[in-house]
Amino acid sequence: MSGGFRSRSRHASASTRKDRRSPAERTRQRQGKRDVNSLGVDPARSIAYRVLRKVHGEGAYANLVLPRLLRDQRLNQRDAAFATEITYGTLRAEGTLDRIIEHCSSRPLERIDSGVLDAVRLGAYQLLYTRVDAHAAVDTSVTMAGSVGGASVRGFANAILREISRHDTAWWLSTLRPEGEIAGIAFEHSHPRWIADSFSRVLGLQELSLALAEDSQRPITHLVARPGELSAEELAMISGGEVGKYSPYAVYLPQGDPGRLEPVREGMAAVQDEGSQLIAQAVVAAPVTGGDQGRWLDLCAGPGGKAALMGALARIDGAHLDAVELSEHRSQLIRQTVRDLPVSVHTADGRDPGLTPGFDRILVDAPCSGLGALRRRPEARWRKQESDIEDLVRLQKQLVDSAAKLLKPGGVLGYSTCSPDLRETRGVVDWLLGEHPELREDNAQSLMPEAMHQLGDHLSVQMWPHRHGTDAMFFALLRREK
Ligand SMILES: C[S@@+](CC[C@H](N)C(=O)[O-])C[C@H]1O[C@@H](n2cnc3c(N)ncnc32)[C@H](O)[C@@H]1O
Repeated sequence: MSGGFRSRSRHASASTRKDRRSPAERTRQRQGKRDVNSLGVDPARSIAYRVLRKVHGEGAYANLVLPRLLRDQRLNQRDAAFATEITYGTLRAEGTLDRIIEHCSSRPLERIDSGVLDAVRLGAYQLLYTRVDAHAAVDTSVTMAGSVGGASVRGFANAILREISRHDTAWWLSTLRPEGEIAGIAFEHSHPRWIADSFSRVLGLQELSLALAEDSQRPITHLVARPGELSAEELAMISGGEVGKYSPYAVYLPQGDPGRLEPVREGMAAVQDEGSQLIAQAVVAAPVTGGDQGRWLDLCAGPGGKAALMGALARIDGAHLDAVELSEHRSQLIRQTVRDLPVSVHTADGRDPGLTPGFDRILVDAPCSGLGALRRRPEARWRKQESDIEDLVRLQKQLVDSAAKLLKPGGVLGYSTCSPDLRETRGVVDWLLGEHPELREDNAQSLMPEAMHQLGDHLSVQMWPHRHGTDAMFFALLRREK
């Protein structure tokens, strides 16, 4: 968690505090009085609170709601940054904040009105993870709690936040740290225990903290320069970004809105994680025994990121890509993305897509838990349920089984997930190898750039944000021998 906004004192004692608000803080509070939508507080906190309510009350995604509200309210850059920090930070830290709030509360969490709880969470986050003046953090949250829950909850919210403000973050983390190493690390980095367990099964304990900490960092934007249209060097020059470390098509864009870049608006470039680029490229680069006849398939293609890169490479190689997607809406998104490319989009179930077998190359980028991209959605780690994994694994097995039947002898099948969970990764690959004796596993690591190290202990590839700067993508390559 970030701890930005250094101009404010961090853990000022609640009882002895004078008005130590920074000038920006005073301005923010003055503005609050003028804001029609506010809850009696400044616009930045008011917006943060409204996003939290939408996330918890309506199942909204913070990264979609917040930018809209910031635009509507026309916050200046500094206030927008503050609103973003406290919104995303509060959502990420939710499990740990809730444990601390519950410890300080006279009633269990389930008996606290959810609107009041969100106001208290925002205050607790500011107290524990930012340098915002403690007085301002407490008062604004108490005001918000009061405006949603009535005057009677003001004292309740105030008591909890005053109690939290009596100790610093390290004290709370060590005092309430649960027993057991993994549970402790999960608490410290604010992840559900089951996700920490899942990561530790792949990484071991040594790197677990690093991996979990990375989920709270905002990823820099990766762009892909579409092959045959634009080089990564040209895109870097136009965008002011930097050529990527691993993918020949990647550009890192540390800041700025990619949607405003001309190459992106014209479809010559797009936003795409570098790990996804490497996977699409590896499926195309893998040698096909007996020669490639140019029949390629992407069996789970929506919204079309990998299909667009494979399609651009297909155009160069004189090949053709069939892109299958279950959802009609997502099929439309693929069609928009692959406009001029040799790609046919089919809205169909990949388990039985009705296509003639004999494909040279197939990618199954399966629907998965998404545990490898938690840094992209602040609330995601608390929303996902371990119980979802069983159904996902069943679907993943059905999809790779279908792909195996569509593959020609000598052809290659790439299987990828945006999850490092072993049940969704090695579990599915090992199951497939058991079901299909005609398949063998190729060395997928040899298809990755030489500079890319620490890809895991198997023939397959496991990327990690803290190691490679990509999402935690998994990729395995299978070949049909006969
Ligand atoms: C991980 S996403 C694929 C991302 C895509 N490859 C890209 O790079 O943009 C998985 C996709 O599979 C689709 N899907 C889910 N079940 C499917 C099925 N039975 N058949 C085909 N597609 C399916 C989902 O709608 C989703 O769009």
